[in-house]
Order: sequence, then structure tokens, then C-alpha cells
Amino acid sequence: MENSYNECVKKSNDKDVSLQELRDRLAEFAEVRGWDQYHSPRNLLLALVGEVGELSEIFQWKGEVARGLPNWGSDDKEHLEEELSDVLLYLVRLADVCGLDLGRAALTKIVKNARKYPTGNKKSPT
Ligand SMILES: Nc1ccn([C@H]2C[C@H](O)[C@@H](COP(=O)(O)OP(=O)(O)OP(=O)(O)O)O2)c(=O)n1
Repeated sequence: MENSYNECVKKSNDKDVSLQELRDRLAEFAEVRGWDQYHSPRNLLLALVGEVGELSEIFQWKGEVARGLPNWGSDDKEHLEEELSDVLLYLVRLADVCGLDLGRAALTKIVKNARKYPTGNKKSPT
């Protein structure tokens, strides 16, 4: 187990991690634990929202935070990495159990966003 974890971390240092890889690893993670039955769209959505709450708590009451987090310690940054990952992982899993290709959908959405917000307008849309 520890070996496969280390192998996974080592591999991820060598290349970009794809959404497909995350999707497949999450599917395997759920299957070998017999958790597939619990990974319904609704359950995953609730789990995702819970993790967004945990992510929000990290920023709660801190006031504005500078980009790059120059004043944060390594423990706080690691905590942030973990909560961001939980959000990403539940999102990827949710898209998968809904039968959607999240990477393709996100690229398509970027194209739609670019059409909706043409370049040359520096003002924020809101
Ligand atoms: N039924 C489950 C439970 C967990 N996970 C995975 C996805 C998340 O990445 C992580 C979430 O685990 P926890 O529920 O233990 O949440 P935290 O890691 O945030 O722990 P805590 O809430 O104690 O801070 O585990 C999963 O896929 N399916």
C-alpha cells in the first residue's frame, strides 16, 4: 500500500497528472473498498460541498490573502493542498459517475466563456 502510494507520488512528480488518471484511480479506490454503492451522484455532491466548506474554513477570518501565500507556513500550505485535492477528487468522481467527460466539458466551457467575454474589455463582468 505504502509502496503504491510512493510510486504514485513519484510518478506524479515526473509528468502532468491528467483528469483521466484521477478518474481511474478514484474508480479503483472505490471499487476495492466496496464503496461504489455509496458513490451516487447525490452523495458525491454532498461530499463535495462538505469539502468546499472545509476549504473555506482555511480562509475564514484571515482577511485578504496575498497571491502565492508568502506568509503561510508549510503546514498551512499542505492543509490547503489537501482540501483543494478533496474538492477536485469529489468533483472528478461526480462527473465520472454521471458519465461525463469533465476535461472535454471544461475545455468547451472555456471556449464558450471566451465568446461571451471577448478580449479588449478590461472591466470585470460583474
Ligand atoms: N466514501 C468516501 C470517503 C472518502 N473518499 C475520499 C475522497 C476524499 O479525497 C477523501 C475524503 O476523506 P474524509 O471524508 O476522511 O475527509 P478528510 O480527508 O477531509 O478528513 P477530515 O474530514 O477528517 O478532515 O477520501 C471517498 O472517495 N469516498
